[in-house]
Amino acid sequence: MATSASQTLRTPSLGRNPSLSLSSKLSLSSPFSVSLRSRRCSRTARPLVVVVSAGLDAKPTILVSEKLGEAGLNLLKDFANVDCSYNLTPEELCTKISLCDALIVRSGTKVSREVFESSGGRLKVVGRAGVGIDNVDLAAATEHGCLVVNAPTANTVAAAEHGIALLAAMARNVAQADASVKAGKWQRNKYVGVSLVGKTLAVMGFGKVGSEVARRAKGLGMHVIAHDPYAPADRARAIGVELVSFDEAIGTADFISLHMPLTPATSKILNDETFAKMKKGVHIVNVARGGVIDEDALVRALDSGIVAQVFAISYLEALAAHCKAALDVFTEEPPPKDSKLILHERVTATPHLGASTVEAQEGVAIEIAEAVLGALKGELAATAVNAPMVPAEVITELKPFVDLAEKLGRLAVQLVAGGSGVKSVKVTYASARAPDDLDTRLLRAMIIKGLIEPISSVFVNLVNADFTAKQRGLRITEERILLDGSPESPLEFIQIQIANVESRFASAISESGEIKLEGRVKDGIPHLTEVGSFDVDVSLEGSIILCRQVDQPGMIGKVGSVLGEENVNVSFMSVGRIAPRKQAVMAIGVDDQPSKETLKKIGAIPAVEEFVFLKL
Ligand SMILES: NC(=O)c1ccc[n+]([C@@H]2O[C@H](COP(=O)([O-])OP(=O)(O)OC[C@H]3O[C@@H](n4cnc5c(N)ncnc54)[C@H](O)[C@@H]3O)[C@@H](O)[C@H]2O)c1
Ligand SMILES: O=C(O)[C@H](O)COP(=O)(O)O
Repeated sequence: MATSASQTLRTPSLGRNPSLSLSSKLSLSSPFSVSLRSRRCSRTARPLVVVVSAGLDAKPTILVSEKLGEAGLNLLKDFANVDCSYNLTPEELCTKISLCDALIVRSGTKVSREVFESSGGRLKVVGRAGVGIDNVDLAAATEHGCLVVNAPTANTVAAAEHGIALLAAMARNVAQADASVKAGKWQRNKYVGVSLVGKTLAVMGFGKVGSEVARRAKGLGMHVIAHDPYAPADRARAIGVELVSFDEAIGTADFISLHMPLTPATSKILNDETFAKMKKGVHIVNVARGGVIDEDALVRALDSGIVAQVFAISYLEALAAHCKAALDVFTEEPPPKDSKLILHERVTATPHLGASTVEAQEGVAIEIAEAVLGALKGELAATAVNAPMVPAEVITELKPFVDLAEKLGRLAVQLVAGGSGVKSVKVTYASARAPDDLDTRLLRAMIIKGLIEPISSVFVNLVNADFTAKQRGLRITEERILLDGSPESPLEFIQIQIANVESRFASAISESGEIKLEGRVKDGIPHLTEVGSFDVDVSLEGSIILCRQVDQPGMIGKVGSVLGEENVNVSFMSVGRIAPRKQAVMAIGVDDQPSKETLKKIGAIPAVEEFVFLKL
């Protein structure tokens, strides 16, 4: 803690600029509000998540690249220019995207790195009208500060129902028998099926769709087990499902239904090795993603052992020993026309229809429209895929601290002497809240934004803050100080320390050798309350002059009159000193940027030992 005492002086004669009300200030710099100002607003005015409109009459543009339900489209059209352009080639998408603020896709559009690069920074949100985001290059989105949101709930039931439809159709050869009848045949013996009742179904991936499939399969009298390394056992128990290991699931199941996302860990999770562990005659349903199965290995599994079985056992048993698959999804969509897998007689295939019910598509369209519009309005999306999901009440509570965090970051980096290179920043949060009751991700992102934006052309937001810091070799460590007392306010103060650097203002270096700033929120307004070892108190509303002098009468007046003569409006002044007549640091809040000449005059005042002008 600082050892100095401080005195704060509001300057009634010079006053605060009445045209800058608190609310207008907050709405400009708040990450959560719609900016109605120009897109080319100053750096401090850029919201953390996205910038919306280019003015009252300039709506954002949303490109919808695949068919979306009417209800969702209508919501979008109320707020934005909506360009529905389907079947774009990758090149056409890259060309169009530079004119769009948001893009809405289903699974048929590849949102590649090139798309983000081609957007020239304008694309702020990608909305995936559905669950799977494996067609969106998330790393590239994050690097470009583009938020990705999805619609994770509205098609769950549709996908589960399709899984059950495929399960039953495959067990009873519905598709093959239908084709045979239509071809004028009547093959009752060929299409003898297997029963579902009493059979074991392994649900692989016990999330939203998987658990709905499990519920329905139990209704059909199946014994359901599930494998999901991340699913809570009590949720499975509540449905009457036992969670088992991967090997037990695939080794004991008569039917296997896949419901995990496609990730590096699940890619080709069913392969030659795992097929070899399955029961003869296993039936596989895939309504998840084609890539979770090694499709060549599946063809081999479908073909394997069948002839020997036919001669060794009865005809009906041989039928039951046939491995079968019912697939809604494929590694390549649409699959090649000569695909051995599709053409296989024991494969039932549908063209990625899991989410395609009237009800699901209306629901998904509304869900994604609301998510994209919310994001465009600067709200934090509840279905964000590449940014922290922060509940609305937490955001409201943290708002002034978010502002404080960015401003402390901005001030701190400007105090670093050129060429020092900021590598290590320690942030300390002092709070009476229990650590798990204080979400600091927003604050950290804003500190990073404050630290990086003044010294680069990078646009930092909640999406890309951690990535940008890492990329620049900036290590942020966070520490909590647990205070006694009432946890009414989320935070008492935020402190930033930058180690191993020189400062343009030597007094900002603390006794332990780092640049140190501390800030608090007073009456909803961020204040700078400590610089180095000096206590100060200046509201962070305009810009700041920090000035070290030998404490003596008349200093405030001298500096104030230099600024007054140059028509620079002072909003706040505060002096922190070690002891009377010793060194003191004066913090002066100014509404306008002083000219070089004015700053020189301040530097020329006898007793002023050093000073620095810092922009907020
Ligand atoms: N065919 C379609 O039209 C259609 C429709 C909806 C969803 N889907 C796909 O279905 C899948 C599931 O969707 P959801 O809404 O249930 O998602 P979800 O996130 O609710 O569930 C996925 C589950 O998979 C689990 N999982 C992750 N890795 C796993 C692993 N290695 N082994 C086993 N489980 C693992 C997760 O823990 C999670 O519980 C997604 O791939 C989605 O894209 C397809
Ligand atoms: O992941 C999903 O939500 C489904 O695969 C649906 O995809 P679709 O929107 O392309 O039908």
